[in-house]
Amino acid sequence: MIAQVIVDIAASQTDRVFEYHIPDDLSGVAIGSRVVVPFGKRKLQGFVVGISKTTDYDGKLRDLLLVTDEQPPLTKELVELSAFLAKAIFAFRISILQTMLPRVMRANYRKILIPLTPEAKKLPYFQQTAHEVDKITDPEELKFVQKLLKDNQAKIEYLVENQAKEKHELIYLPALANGQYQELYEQTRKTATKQRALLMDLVTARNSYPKSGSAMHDQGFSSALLKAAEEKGWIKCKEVEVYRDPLADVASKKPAELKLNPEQAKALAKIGQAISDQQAHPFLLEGVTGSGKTEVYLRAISQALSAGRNALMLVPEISLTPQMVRQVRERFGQEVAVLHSALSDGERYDEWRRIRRGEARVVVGARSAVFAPLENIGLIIIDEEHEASYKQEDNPRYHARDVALWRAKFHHCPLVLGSATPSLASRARAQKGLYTLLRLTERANQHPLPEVKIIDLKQAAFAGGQYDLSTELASAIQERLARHEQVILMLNRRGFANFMLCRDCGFVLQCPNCDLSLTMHKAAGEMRCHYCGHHEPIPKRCPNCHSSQIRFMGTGTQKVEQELTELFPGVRIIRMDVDTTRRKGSYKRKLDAFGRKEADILLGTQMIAKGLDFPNVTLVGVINADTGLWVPDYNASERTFQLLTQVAGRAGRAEKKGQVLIQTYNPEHYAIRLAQTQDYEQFYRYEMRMRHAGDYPPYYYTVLISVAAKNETNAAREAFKIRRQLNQQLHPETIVLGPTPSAISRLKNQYYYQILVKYKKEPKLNDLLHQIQDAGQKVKKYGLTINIDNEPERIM
Ligand SMILES: Nc1ncnc2c1ncn2[C@@H]1O[C@H](COP(=O)(O)OP(=O)(O)OP(=O)(O)O)[C@@H](O)[C@H]1O
Ligand SMILES: [Zn+2]
Ligand SMILES: [Zn+2]
Repeated sequence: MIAQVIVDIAASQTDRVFEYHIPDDLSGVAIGSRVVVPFGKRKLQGFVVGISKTTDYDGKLRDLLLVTDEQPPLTKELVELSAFLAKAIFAFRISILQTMLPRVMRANYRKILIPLTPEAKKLPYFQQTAHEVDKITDPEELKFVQKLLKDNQAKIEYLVENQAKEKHELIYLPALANGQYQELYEQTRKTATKQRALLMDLVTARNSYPKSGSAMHDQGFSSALLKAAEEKGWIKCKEVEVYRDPLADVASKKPAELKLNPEQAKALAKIGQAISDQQAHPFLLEGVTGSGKTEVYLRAISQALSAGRNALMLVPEISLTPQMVRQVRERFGQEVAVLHSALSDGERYDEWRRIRRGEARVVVGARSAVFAPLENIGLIIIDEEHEASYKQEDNPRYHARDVALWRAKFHHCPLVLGSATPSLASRARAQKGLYTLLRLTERANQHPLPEVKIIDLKQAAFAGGQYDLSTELASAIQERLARHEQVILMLNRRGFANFMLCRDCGFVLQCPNCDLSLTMHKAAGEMRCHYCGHHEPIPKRCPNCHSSQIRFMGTGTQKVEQELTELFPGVRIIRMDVDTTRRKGSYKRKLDAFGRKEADILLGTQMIAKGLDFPNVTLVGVINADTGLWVPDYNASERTFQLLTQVAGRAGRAEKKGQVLIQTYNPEHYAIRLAQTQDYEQFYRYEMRMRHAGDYPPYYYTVLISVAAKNETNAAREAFKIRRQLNQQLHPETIVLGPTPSAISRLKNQYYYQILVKYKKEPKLNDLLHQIQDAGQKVKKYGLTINIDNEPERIM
């Protein structure tokens, strides 16, 4: 038998199947197995993606060396998915296979120097520990080693190490029948109190065995006592694997008996029908903030489980929504596994294995959990489906939503995309009937949406010297402090510090061709459009009103925190940004503290906008709504609208009425006006018109091709060559923009040029791009790298 293997080198020359003979003692190998294979004179980790009886290869195939795991880590489904994705997103298949698995399952390679001849073996050099060739830095030593190798005195042994480690624990079980313990108890001296206590425990608490070593110790049974008991044949001791459980502290809870409102009930019925009919149908659940989408998800999961199937639920970077994870765990207990980046490697590996072994039936996780090795899936949910974080920014550049669509088809199960502010792409698909639109138009508990007020910063008076807080926002905060209610303040960090804004008239400098803001390149002294390549000098005065009060936008949470403490002495603030939440678990700790009312104000970046449900929050303030509006991306308005609507939704979720104040220099902008009324549907219609007029998605599909090189001319030349190729082979209606230097045109001393292709129908494009990519790999020796991003979230 022959195994088809994808080996662990991400390069175009090795991005294909290699064949190996399966020796008799490894006949347990299966599709999805992780293996070690010889490759040249090295050894590599690989994955079996196919098994066949015959081969076209004339020579003698080499043998597989090892099958790493008892159970193949990848299911057949995932192997198939990897083939599909590799083609769709221009990634190496090995990169995708590795993305599907926990990081610890990547191999660790070591090159060890081994003496060959008897003389060499006697050398003092080999009397010490093993020498790792790659770690030798001393030039003298290197010379010495090279000579040994040249003279065949030593050789290099290649090791492929499995980094995945299981955690083990001792457990104790009774070895005798109940009656025998009774007898032993009576025979044992009264003074041997510990022994008698153990025997008594074995009689009276027999049902609680097997017990872990730590449980025994907690009961006062020492290791010495247990050892003696084992020797006497009273008990047996076994080493078993234990899971590291990231949610060990969450207790199961009976769900509160909520009666679904009619809209929720209707949505659930539709989804439930698709679960029982095993229909691979996507739903878009568009529900205003606080409309009870979570309850619909949880009940749908329940239905899938009752139907004997499993459920997969994605949430945006989970550590950011601890409240959601808790709820799922409370409802479904031990059947829930979580996967996200804040887990330790060990926890992640264990959760992953519980899923692979079929011990977890509900998986909640962030983006990469879309590859969870869950079988028999009956429902997939993506919460906050509009979130950009569902798209991976570097290779392999997959979008979790597209992967979920593929898996839903494979398993014949519904996919539920939920959001208060769906992505335009999904909403447009619902419009076309590709997805079924389900709407929740009111808050579940009948409380009104909060009242939103816009503060025009061009007219406003400022409370402090920093120009961050208007007097109106400051006095609203003061009121809440006096009433012991809580405040959430958000500082928008998107598009930070690099566009021009006039403080007098609110003008933002934009590209004359693209209606996108220009980005400042200080070093070059230029404002540039990253879409079409337009550039002009950095202005000294406002081009609109000639005021000299222009600013290059940017402010930080620390600065705002300082201003708050000056204005409200004694105020308790919890600050959340990338700096204060870097440590593991600190995000959750801070939120918990805020929930316990240990602070008056939660001040943070967009990371606080989503999913939080704090009943005592009655005021939400947005310090700067504008910054996100002018980032040079076609979806800047969409992102701004989503962010403002989401953050507004954090106010007044319980009994107390909520208020939202949005500070902006652009009160007339439609994204801000419509966020004020929290009217997603109207925003959708308006934004679709804008996209149509500008030939942007979802009216067009997009692909971004970027070329990087150490030498700027080489990058540009290759980019222009690609553009010519595209122009020759694509339809005339297809729009090819660029090449233009990327926003960060130089990164780690590489220059970047990019081309954007916008098309409606180009059946040949995927193949053409694969050709371009392969050709690009051949010129890699000139230091060129070509990256292709299908449906980029950012085109900066
Ligand atoms: N049928 C119901 N009756 C009463 N209360 C409900 C009902 N359904 C949900 N709720 C409550 O309404 C609140 C908001 O629900 P939930 O957090 O699910 O909203 P959501 O739609 O996910 O909001 P967001 O998009 O803002 O995260 C929760 O406290 C939830 O317990
Ligand atoms: Zn432009
Ligand atoms: Zn101006």
